Amino acid sequence: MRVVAEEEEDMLPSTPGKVKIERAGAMTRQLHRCFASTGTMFLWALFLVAMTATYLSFHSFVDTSSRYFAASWGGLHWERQIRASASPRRPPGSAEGAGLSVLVTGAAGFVGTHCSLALRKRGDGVVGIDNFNKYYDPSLKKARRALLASHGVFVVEGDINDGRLLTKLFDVVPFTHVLHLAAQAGVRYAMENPASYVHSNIAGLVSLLEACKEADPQPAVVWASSSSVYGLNDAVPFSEAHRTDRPASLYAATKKAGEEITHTYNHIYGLSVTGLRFFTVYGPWGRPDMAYFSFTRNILQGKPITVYRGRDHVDLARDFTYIDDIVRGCLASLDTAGRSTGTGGRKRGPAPYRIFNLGNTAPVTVPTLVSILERYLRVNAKRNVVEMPGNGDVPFTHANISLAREQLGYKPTTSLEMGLKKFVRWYLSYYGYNRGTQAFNNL
Ligand SMILES: O=C(O)[C@H]1O[C@H](OP(=O)(O)OP(=O)(O)OC[C@H]2O[C@@H](n3ccc(=O)[nH]c3=O)[C@H](O)[C@@H]2O)[C@H](O)[C@@H](O)[C@H]1O
Repeated sequence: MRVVAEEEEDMLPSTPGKVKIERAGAMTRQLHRCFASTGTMFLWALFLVAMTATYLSFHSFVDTSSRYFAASWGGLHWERQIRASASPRRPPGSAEGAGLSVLVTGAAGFVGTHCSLALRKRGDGVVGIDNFNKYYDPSLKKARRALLASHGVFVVEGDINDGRLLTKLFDVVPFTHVLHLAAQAGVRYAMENPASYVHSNIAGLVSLLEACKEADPQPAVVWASSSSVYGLNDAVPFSEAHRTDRPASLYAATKKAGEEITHTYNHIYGLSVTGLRFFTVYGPWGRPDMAYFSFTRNILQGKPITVYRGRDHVDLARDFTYIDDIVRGCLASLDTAGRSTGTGGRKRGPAPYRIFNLGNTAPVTVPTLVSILERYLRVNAKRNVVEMPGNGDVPFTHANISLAREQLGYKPTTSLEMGLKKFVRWYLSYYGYNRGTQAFNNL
């Protein structure tokens, strides 16, 4: 405090008469300084504006050119690949007609790969799109892409949220059908990463439907809903007429929302829509996050597996459905879809809106699934049985498939025993696990 007081005293003039003159002089000096500093500031400001402008234009140049160079799509060569892949190759005069030209979303996924191959094998044109996200091992997705490429199916690396890419694809090819399988799957992961479900299953779906509605001709859309929409429904077997307004997980809620969203596009724009409620699909090239797959891996590695159990010690059960049966259901849905009626985003008349269960109609408990795997793998599982946590799971699923049988000729033929045998054979050949070779030889 004392120091400040002494400094204040030093600033006071010694005689009062000098004050005005000295003040005037000081003011002039300050004015000079002020003008000088304003000039400098002005120069500095000019310099900064110039620097910012240079930076921004350079940045936008770098951004544009890096986007151009990094883009995984576009260009004449790319368009040629798309057209070749999309061209049907059915023999002329074939009983099945001229062939479809199908855009398969999620083509490097489990169901997407199998459906794309099946379509290609019967002579339809197929173009895939997949974002190769890291929800599970992307190397498996890349291996599936290589398999597709070896059969002449081209998969574009891109996201269904990219409207420009979708528009471009429809500009290049007048797809007759879209098989929409891209989604954020998995019931329990929805608690970890809810936003990814909204991104893919809601925003991505709308982005895709927007492109479909604008396309001329509009394609017919067949897409993957889920058995999980039945949620807390306890009337069995689950029929399409049952309640689906009580989902047990965010995953289920986004699939249910998808059914409502597709309905509006059918109603307003005349898009032909078929929603397929898949029941726990399994098989070769499957999804590593699913129980049958992760159980197999852990059993072979001698690691424990967690088996959930329902209330009152009741085992959980699923209507496990083998991939080949699902593929037949998907292809039959494409073949019977009926045309979209709109053009240029305008509806010309009513278009079909359908929903089907695609299940196996033979639920099996999770402990039984484990026992079958133990037998094929010739290794006893280290079972850790715990009460089902409140994570979105439902205690059981069981499909009524009368509607699909009647309208699609859908008839599942693969028991869980048979399907798991094929899965284990594939798993051991793909991963080449030594300890499993013994089991492989016994299949
Ligand atoms: O039909 C569908 O619509 C869904 O099917 C599939 O879901 P789910 O039927 O839940 O299959 P999945 O995870 O294999 O669990 C199977 C059973 O094992 C139990 N389970 C699971 C994991 C575990 O560690 N322990 C366990 O007991 C578990 O409690 C359950 O009882 C798809 O993943 C989903 O994307 C969606 O398509």
